[in-house]
Amino acid sequence: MSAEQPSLYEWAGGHEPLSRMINAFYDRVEQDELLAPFFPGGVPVNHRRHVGDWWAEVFGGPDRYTREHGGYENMLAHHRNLAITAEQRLRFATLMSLAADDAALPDDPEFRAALIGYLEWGTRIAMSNSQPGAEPTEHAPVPHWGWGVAPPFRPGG
Ligand code: HEM
Repeated sequence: MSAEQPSLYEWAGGHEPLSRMINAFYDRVEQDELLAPFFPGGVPVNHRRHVGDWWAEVFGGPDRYTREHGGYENMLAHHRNLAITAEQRLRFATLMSLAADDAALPDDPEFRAALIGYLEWGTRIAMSNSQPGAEPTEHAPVPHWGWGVAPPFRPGG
């Protein structure tokens, strides 16, 4: 962990806790009447792994999604024409927030504010890009998310 400010990935505890959150999230999705229809037959292990790699990279971990899974362009291609509704977006964000608790991710307000900030941002972009006729940014790096306005609370630090 860097002496100055840890990445969100480091603060979360690395890849394993983030994978736990993603798995808990998709377990909930499979039971959800608004989101399960996106994944007929359930959410495959590979999809769970890829999305876990995406979150890890966004939070400052290894750049595996860029190197092995096609980067931003592949993520964008998966969302095109899904026609995500506002209600589905909110449910997605709500289930991920619950999944962060399921997975016992750090629950300090600063970390959770950063996580929810990314979730709100990402789901709104995904919804917009998923509309038929949308003209999203075609090429971009995988985003990197940080602590935002609230740096990590470290007593005495
Ligand atoms: C923070 C917001 C989001 C992130 C980070 C995210 C991330 C991703 C990534 C990385 C993939 C591609 C996985 C792969 O490479 O195999 C993907 C696919 C997918 N996403 Fe999202 N997503 C977000 C929001 C949403 C929302 C709001 C919905 C729907 C309500 C959604 C539905 C889907 C579906 C259905 C696929 C799979 C499509 C297919 O297999 O053809 N995503 N997502």
